[in-house]
Amino acid sequence: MDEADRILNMDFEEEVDKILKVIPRERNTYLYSATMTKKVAKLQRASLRDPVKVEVSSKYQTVDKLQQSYLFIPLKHKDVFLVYILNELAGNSFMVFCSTCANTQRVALMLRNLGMTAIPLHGQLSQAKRLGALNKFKSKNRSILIATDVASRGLDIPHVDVVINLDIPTHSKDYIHRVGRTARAGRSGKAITFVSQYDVELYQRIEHLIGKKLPLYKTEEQEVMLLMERVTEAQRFAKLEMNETMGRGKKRQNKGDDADDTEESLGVQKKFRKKKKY
Ligand SMILES: Nc1ncnc2c1ncn2[C@@H]1O[C@H](COP(=O)(O)OP(=O)(O)OP(=O)(O)O)[C@@H](O)[C@H]1O
Repeated sequence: MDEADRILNMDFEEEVDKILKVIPRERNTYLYSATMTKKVAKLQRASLRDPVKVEVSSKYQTVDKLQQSYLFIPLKHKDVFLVYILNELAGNSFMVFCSTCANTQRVALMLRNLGMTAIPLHGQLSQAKRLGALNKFKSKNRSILIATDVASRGLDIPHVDVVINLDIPTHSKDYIHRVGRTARAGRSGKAITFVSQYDVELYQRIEHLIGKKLPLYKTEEQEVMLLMERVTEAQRFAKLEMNETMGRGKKRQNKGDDADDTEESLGVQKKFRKKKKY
């Protein structure tokens, strides 16, 4: 079981039970994770006999070539700081993590309104669309992947240079997995975590978990604020597009079709751009 601590969570109860029923009782079971659980109740679900534990480290560690930092900003300024950093580090490949499917979609739309090649990946997209998004990012057709924690584990995309935690992970172990999407196999990478006035406790838990105090990511606030007007405009269009897409999604769901994604809602975007002229 890869990412075993996650798979042994009760939200996968049905699937794991189904699999355990059909595989041989006599077997070797290997459990892997960067954040293996110590909870006996969870491990019991894997029906282990004479278990042996092998660990690289007894504490949760991130790799040395990963440059980690944080940004302490008011919640309302998250988007404008994101745009500033994406501009500042342009030319790199980014994974930006959000806490909800809706925010993932919104941020992707906003960035696209600013001319950036962003693509969303979240659990409300069909498997085909998730794979499509992933392939576009993998083939460097898109340089910014905006994702929920559906992309925080297991993805091996060597060219990811920067991981941005736009929304701080609520489970601090997810931090380890998210930032592990960069600086893989000896490469270097950056991880920047946005901390708002509401996230201080969660952030302290992360620092405690990794056993490190991280430096502040330095920004020129005056320069950041110069972007405010453009970002506000892009946010406004993103909101309109979201409303429009949700309306269409509902109509489609009634017809039994898939929910829409950002790529398709570009048509809506064009429509708004046309309207803007009048
Ligand atoms: N011994 C090795 N030498 C060089 N490269 C390696 C070696 N082992 C693995 N790699 C490469 O490192 C990358 C990461 O490997 P892999 O995806 O197996 O890691 P992982 O521990 O499962 O990561 P995670 O669970 O965080 O997704 C892959 O591209 C793989 O080809």
